[in-house]
Order: sequence, then C-alpha cells, then structure tokens
Amino acid sequence: HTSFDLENWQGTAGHPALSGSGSALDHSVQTRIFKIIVIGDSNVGKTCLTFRFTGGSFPEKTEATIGVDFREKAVEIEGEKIKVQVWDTAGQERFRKSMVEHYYRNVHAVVFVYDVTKMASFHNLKTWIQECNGHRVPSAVPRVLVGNKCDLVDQIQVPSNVALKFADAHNMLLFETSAKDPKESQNVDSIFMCLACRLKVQKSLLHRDVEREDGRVRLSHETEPRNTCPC
Ligand SMILES: Nc1nc2c(ncn2[C@@H]2O[C@H](COP(=O)(O)OP(=O)(O)OP(=O)(O)O)[C@@H](O)[C@H]2O)c(=O)[nH]1
Ligand SMILES: [Mg+2]
Repeated sequence: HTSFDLENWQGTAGHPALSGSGSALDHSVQTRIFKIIVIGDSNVGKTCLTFRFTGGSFPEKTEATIGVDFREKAVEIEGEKIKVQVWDTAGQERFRKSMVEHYYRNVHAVVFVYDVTKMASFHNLKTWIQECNGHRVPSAVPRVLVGNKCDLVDQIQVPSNVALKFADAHNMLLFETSAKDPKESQNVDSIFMCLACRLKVQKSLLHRDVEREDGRVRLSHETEPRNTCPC
C-alpha cells in the first residue's frame, strides 16, 4: 500500500528534536515533527478529516484504509515551523491488526473520531480508548474527541450534550464538525492546530526543564506541562 520505510520514518517521529546530529536545542536548523494518530471505527471519516486538514478539500471517493496512510502538513506556530505528521489509521480490524503497535509507538497526540449519525461508533469509543491505554500511551499525551458528519443534520443520533459529558469524563476537548462541509474547514484545521499548539508549549517546557537539569536534552512524556494552550 505504501513503499515508505516505516521504521526509519518513525525513528524520526519519535524523537523529533533529537533527529540528526546537530544540537537538539537548535530549533532554527531542525524542524520538529509531531506525530498525531487518528483513531475510530471504520467509515466515521478519518481519511476525509485528515485529507481536509492536509489537502484542504473533501475527497470525492475514499476506500477503506489499509494499515495506515501518512499525511503531513507544515505549519507555523509563533514563528516556529513544525511538521504535523498525521497517521490516518484503518478502522477495520483486519486492516489494522498488524499495525497497531506502530500506531501508538512514540505518539505525541491522539484524535478519537466518531460519526454523529451512528450511535455505535460513539459507543465503541470506550474500546478505542482502552486500546490506547493498553499501549502505555503516557497520560501527558493530549487526546481530543471529534464528532464528524455534522452536515447530515437530519440524521444526528449522538446528542451534543451526551458527547460533551463523555469528553469531560475523559478529560478531552470535543469538536463537532464535518469533513465534507467547506464552511467547517477552519474547524477541522483547529483540531490539529490546537494539538500542535499544545505540543509546542509542552515540549518547549520539557526542553527547558531538562536543560536546567544537566545540560543535556532528554525528552520525556511524563513531565506535566503547564496549561498555557490558547484553546
Ligand atoms: N456527509 C458526510 N460524509 C462524510 C463525511 N466524512 C466522511 N464522509 C463519508 O463517509 C465515508 C467514509 O469516510 P472515510 O474517511 O473513508 O472513513 P474512514 O474512517 O477513513 O474509514 P476506514 O478507513 O475504513 O477506517 C465516505 O463515503 C465519505 O465520503 C462528512 O463529514 N460528511
Ligand atoms: Mg480511512
């Protein structure tokens, strides 16, 4: 499906600031990469959402994702160029089972998606969250919840207040949006930009903390970030 060298690519994704041979603190030379995975039932619109963010449009036709599709977008946050590396994962068990370990390895943020017109996809979030927790994803890794297909207003099955309660209980932000509706495109962007922004703040603090410690840089997911995210 893809000829990409997954192992090498992930190596860079895992420790963006440490890739290459230069100083990890030299941000002017190295572009940091944030790995964000998109998880949820098949058919909820993960491919369409990631395509909307990275490609700026709604794909006419999609097929079930096999394994993973990689999408990247270069963004600039407060003057720093950052590469957002989006992992569009497969929802179908048979297309994902050999890949699951790779999805969660060194992940920086997780986007859980359900379909607002399909209650089952909302109920299954519990299972997706369990899978994520089962892969030892540190609690400091930000997670957000996305209800997709809001353009189908007559078919909505998952009420906003129910989704909000669930998101609150799991300490996640909720975005209700549509990959299809062009008017929602900014909202789709804000899902990923909000995460990138949080990661930038989090990782800058980590750099400073470890620098003070012993002059060397070590990245750790365990250090609690101060919440200065504007979202
Ligand atoms: N109306 C509407 N349809 C959507 C929206 N997003 C996706 N779809 C449709 O939903 C179907 C599934 O979309 P995909 O993005 O392929 O779903 P997926 O979650 O990637 O599915 P898997 O790859 O099997 O896990 C397609 O027919 C899309 O056109 C949306 O916001 N609104
Ligand atoms: Mg897909």
